[in-house]
Amino acid sequence: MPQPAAHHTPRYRSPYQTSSAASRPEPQSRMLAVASRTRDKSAPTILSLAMPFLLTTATGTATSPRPLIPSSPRRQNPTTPHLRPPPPARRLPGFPAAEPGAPFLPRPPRRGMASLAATAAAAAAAEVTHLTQRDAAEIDEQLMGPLGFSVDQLMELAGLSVAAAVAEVYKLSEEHTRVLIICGPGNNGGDGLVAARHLYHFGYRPSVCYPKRTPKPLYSGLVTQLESLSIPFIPAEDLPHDLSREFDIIVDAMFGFSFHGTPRPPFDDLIQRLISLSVIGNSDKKPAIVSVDIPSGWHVEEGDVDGGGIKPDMLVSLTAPKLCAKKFTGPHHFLGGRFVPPPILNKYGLKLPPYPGTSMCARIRKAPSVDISSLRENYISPELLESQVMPDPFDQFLRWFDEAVTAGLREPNAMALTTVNREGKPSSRMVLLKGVDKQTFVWYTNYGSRKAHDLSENPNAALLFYWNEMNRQVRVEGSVEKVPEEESEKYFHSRPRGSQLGAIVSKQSTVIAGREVLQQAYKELEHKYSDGSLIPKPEYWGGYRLTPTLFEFWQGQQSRLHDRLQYSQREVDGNTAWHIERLSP
Ligand SMILES: NC(=O)C1=CN([C@@H]2O[C@H](COP(=O)(O)OP(=O)(O)OC[C@H]3O[C@@H](n4cnc5c(N)ncnc54)[C@H](OP(=O)(O)O)[C@@H]3O)[C@@H](O)[C@H]2O)[C@H](O)CC1
Ligand SMILES: [K+]
Repeated sequence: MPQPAAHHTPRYRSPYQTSSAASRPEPQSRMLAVASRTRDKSAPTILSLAMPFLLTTATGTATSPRPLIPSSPRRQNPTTPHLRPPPPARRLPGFPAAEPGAPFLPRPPRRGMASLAATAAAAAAAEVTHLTQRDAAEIDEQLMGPLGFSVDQLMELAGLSVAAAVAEVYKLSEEHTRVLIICGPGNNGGDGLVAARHLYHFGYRPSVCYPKRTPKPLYSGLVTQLESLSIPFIPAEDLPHDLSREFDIIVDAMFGFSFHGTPRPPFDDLIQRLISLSVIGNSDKKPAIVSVDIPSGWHVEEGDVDGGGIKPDMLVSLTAPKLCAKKFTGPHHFLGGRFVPPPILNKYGLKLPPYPGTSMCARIRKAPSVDISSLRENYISPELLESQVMPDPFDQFLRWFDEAVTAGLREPNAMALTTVNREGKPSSRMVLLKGVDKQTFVWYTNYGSRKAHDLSENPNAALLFYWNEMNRQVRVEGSVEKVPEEESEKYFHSRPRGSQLGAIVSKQSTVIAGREVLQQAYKELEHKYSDGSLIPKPEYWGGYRLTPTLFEFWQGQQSRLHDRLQYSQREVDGNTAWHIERLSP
């Protein structure tokens, strides 16, 4: 394989290149899936998140630090507009005034709180409001009457929520690509048409079955939009005999809250086909069934009355769950339709889970526990080719980092730092990268912490960035030294005052009697510096910088054929140069 041209950097002699440093173990970190173990399948290992694990080993030689000119750290603005509390709602005729303490206004969670929001949603599940059929219809009328919405707008947002929830649970992969959307004659069907369009743009391959078309411009427009994307429309009678073979996901958008009686043709048959799909043992691989607002055929308030109805894997309730949703026992219950204004929340006393961040959907019930050994993503990513990467690994890192920021990843600067002590015992923890320039990676910490102890005994360390949403991982290995005192001083005073006080309060990694110890000390300091005077940086707090000798850029690919490009240092004509090699996945 032709090797890319080596990139030359000036030679630098390390003060750590001593024989003792050279013999110290050097940590390496990489993400591994936890190996499947022999265990009782009926009692699976429980984990509520797809959790990456770090495996650290100790090997190796010494490394060479370079002088640091850190760039200004990328700071997250803690006061982004969506964090502000919503302004008080204007009072509209026929609606009560917004009460200051109105329960469960869907306030946006603070930044960095997405996972907490999920937990809050779970806690709130028991208290979520369920609407009667009449209230659901009435709310719809009010939204489209005095509250100024059009049906097109609400349908667009509803359909987007459905597509977002589908993409969140059934992440785009080889196993989850082909979606059949079955649309009914009313607005529930319209939500399905909108969801089909968004799913197409998310990268899925939707097909639509829309047997009773509504001759209104809104619907014919949605159909035209789908036709322009060459999304196939399949007549009900032409649907493949075995839906399991042809589709990974089926979206049931047949009936919503206006359903009554028993289903009439052709929907009776279509519902029956979905019911037979749910029968256990019917097929090795069954498509996931996602119901929009109501599982079609269920009584809007009583649910699956005789127990013979469809059993969706996922329900996306719109505006608020309807009473029938209390009977939904599938693993994924979401709320969508992020458009409900305070007048409606107050008038109906709606208790709803908050939407995390900018998401269009919120989980209502806790995510199901996961069998760790079954966690397996089949990654679909652009290829990472030698001819496309930057010759300098710092440039390549900054390029990926910018892409992670642009993609809206939460804390892309979070990295696992692995250190190894004198005895060769490794330890890992997450820290936040605070600066990166052409030569070093910088972070700040307590010089009394375990990592600091390890580093005082052994300067070799490994950093690991894992950007799950982008199927990317970056490993960096090298040697660590403290940043100059004045740099730590400068950074310390750039932090929020609360963080400065926190740094003084915490004697990191020491055993304490309880949380109150910290709170008490914090309170006292808060009082002491309440006049706004300068908070002195404690001498046991400061920065470290790692000078890399090795980078590895990992891009997940289909069938485990991942891309791994390693940059290591070589001597070329008396200069140190970065050498790029492809590693087998
Ligand atoms: N505010 C919101 O929450 C929004 C929700 N949206 C979605 O809209 C639906 C409700 O839409 P609606 O048009 O009122 O009703 P449906 O989609 O449920 O269906 C009505 C049509 O279905 C026919 N129908 C009713 N029962 C049967 C049956 N047993 N067999 C066959 N057909 C049936 C009905 O015909 P009728 O002749 O009986 O009147 C209608 O043609 C809601 O659930 C959400 O999904 C909006 O998109 C956004 C705002
Ligand atoms: K439905």
